Amino acid sequence: MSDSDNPSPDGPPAGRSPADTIEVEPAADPVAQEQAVIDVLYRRLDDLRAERVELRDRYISRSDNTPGGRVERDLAYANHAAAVVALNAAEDRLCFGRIDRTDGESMHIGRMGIFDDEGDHRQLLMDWRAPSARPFYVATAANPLGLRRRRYITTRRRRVESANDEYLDLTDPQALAAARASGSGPAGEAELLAALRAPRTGRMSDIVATIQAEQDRIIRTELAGILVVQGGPGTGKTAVALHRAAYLLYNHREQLQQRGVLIIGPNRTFLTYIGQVLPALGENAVVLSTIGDLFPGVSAQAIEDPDTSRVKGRTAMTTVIANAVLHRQALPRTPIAVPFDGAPQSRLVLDGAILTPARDRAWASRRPHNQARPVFLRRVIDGLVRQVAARLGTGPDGQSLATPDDLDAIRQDLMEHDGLRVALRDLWPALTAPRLLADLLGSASRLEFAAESLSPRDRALLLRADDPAAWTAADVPLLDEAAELLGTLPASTTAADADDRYAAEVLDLLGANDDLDPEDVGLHSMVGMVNAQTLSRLHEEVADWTSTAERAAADREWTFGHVIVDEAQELSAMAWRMVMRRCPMRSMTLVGDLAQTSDPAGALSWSRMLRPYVRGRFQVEELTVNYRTPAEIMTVAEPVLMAIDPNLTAPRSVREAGIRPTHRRVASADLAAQVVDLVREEDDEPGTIAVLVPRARYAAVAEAVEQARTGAPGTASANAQPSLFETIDPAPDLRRHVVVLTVMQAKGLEFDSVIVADPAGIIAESGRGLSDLYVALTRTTQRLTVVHTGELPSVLARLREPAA
Ligand SMILES: Nc1ncnc2c1ncn2[C@@H]1O[C@H](COP(=O)(O)OP(=O)(O)OP(=O)(O)O)[C@@H](O)[C@H]1O
Repeated sequence: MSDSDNPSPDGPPAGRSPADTIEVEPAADPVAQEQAVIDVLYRRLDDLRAERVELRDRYISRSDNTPGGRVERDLAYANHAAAVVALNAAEDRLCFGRIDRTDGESMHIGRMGIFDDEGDHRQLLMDWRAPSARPFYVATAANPLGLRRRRYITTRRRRVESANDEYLDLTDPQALAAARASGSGPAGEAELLAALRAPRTGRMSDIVATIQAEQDRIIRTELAGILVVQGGPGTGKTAVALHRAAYLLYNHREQLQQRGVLIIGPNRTFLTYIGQVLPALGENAVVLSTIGDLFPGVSAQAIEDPDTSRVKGRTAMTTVIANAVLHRQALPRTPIAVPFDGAPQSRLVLDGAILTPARDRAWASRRPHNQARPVFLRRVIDGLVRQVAARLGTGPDGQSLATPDDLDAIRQDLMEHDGLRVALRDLWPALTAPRLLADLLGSASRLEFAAESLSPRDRALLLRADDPAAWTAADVPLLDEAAELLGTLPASTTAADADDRYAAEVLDLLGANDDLDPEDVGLHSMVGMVNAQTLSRLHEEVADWTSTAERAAADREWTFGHVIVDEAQELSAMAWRMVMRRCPMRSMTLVGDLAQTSDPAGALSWSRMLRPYVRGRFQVEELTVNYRTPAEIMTVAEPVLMAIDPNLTAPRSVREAGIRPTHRRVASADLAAQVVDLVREEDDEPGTIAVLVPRARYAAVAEAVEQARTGAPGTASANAQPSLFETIDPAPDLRRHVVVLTVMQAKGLEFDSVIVADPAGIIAESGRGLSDLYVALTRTTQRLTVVHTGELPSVLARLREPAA
């Protein structure tokens, strides 16, 4: 090898051991050496991009203008455009490492695979996700996996800034000497610490260059099955989940590109925060969603009362929703008479003799409500045809005297009769899920029927007198449950006039065969989950030229190749039912921390939550190192964790910040002003500052901070206008230097400095207040200040202890 084993061109670095007897190869400057490689790689990247741009642009206008030609053009265009996006994404830190094997081979590791375009098309750069790149992340001196040396290359734009070596095969005398000479520490420690100490920007970045061995193992776990990643705050669960998505898309491209990967996060702010990681890794076949946005056409923005959330999250709601559907299929207590000239006594009578067998037949079809409706209607019409035909009398054999032509004519008259259509409209109404749920939550009597098994208090919590269609995230799994039982409406039917138009269409369809084998309609069976086979057949027919992500996001029945749930502890039992429907193959990665559960309907045990779906068949991996929160702050947070559950262990911080967390006691009325002072004191520090408050303090603190920062006059008490901050900002801009958030909003996020205002208020505000406080304390990468109005809560006593 021509490479040097001496990392410094200028002589031995500080800490070098005494002179060795073994001769070390003369030095070449590793930075210059790597710069030469990096130059070649970027030239190749530029060429590849230029080729793809040309191909893409060629397809903008090219088509033979036939439908097939247009589809071909759109596909080719999308393909080249995606390649350009991926090549652009590879620009930043294209190459970040190199491995030298004991057999003399060496390879550079980076964001994508790049091959020489000449000669034997040698591989110039290996994608970090390729199996052969794995030793870069996991080889150790104890288990070098065939590596002699690992080199960490840091670049800024296209310039190499450093190239640090770590020697692994210490049985090789020369490597041993070089290792001693370099004084190399644990794998990539300098690069890792530099990444962790860098000021935050309000957007998460990828960690491809510094993935740690315990994280790498999780990222590369096989696709099938459910993998639960449990880990305390800052252990890299989100980072691992996102890199796993990229890894799976790379290694199972065909399967996952078609079906897509769904990533569920706790709120939209969090999704914005993580939103650029996957594109930066060159991956786009991913749908990011909250639970509240997972039902197409509904955007759940209203805030739910925690007690109501708890009720809505319980599986008892499946019965409530099923009962609500049954309620809409209930038959009238007294017969309905519809004036109709040709009938006996000039009226049709819709009574039990006609309606009960019709309903039984519809139920026996085992179709979802909307698909069972034509079955019901057809039987009703059959009964009415017989009722009208009775007027024509019976022969001596007791048989009707009506001829087939008579019967057809009667049927036709019935189908065209407006009065009958109106009467039938409400008997087994065509329903959308939002209609069903809004009607249910808005009516005490409907709830009385459907939620009979709940306590009167829980029923009262469900009743929403104001706007029943102001959806909350807790409603969305209920909508999904309802949609399963209702089935779809015909495509031409809009929600507004669903009843009228559908009734007319159904009457047109009366001749159609309604005796389908129940197996064929298993897709929406009243009980059980989506039938994956049926769905995949359905999906194959879907035109292929829109992106997977777009199609998947718009289709409630879409099933994904893999589903990742972040902050998975927050999902209720009902939410899990919805998520499981999206992934019948049960290929999932669930990351979370049971100690951070805030949602009153959230999980306290992974096995209890998953047992209904996979029994014991899921794998749990644990992450134990906290990359975010400095040791000084974890010392303060630890008693809070102990108070949540003494059996839990806090993750071990990878570093100290060298800054002591502090606290300040203030008068309650001064809290907002004091927070403003604190923010001012830190204003010149780089990075981001977050003020985390209980909901009740949000308006006052957010307004005071905004006023201090912009100089704009407050809008609250001064001029008696309602405050701008009365409602919590649903889309705070995390790229601002200072941001005020509730703890719920701060889930999963991090900041250089965190000011926790009114910790006692945070504890008192929810049944899981200690978990919320634990979340709040662990959001910082550098500094923590706690501002309290009364005594410091006892769980924070360590803030009072003098510096060790
Ligand atoms: N291997 C790594 N290299 C560099 N940075 C890392 C690494 N692992 C984690 N980090 C950083 O540590 C921080 C915490 O990671 P992440 O947000 O994924 O943790 P988490 O376990 O999801 O935390 P929480 O549960 O508190 O939300 C992030 O800034 C992430 O980029």
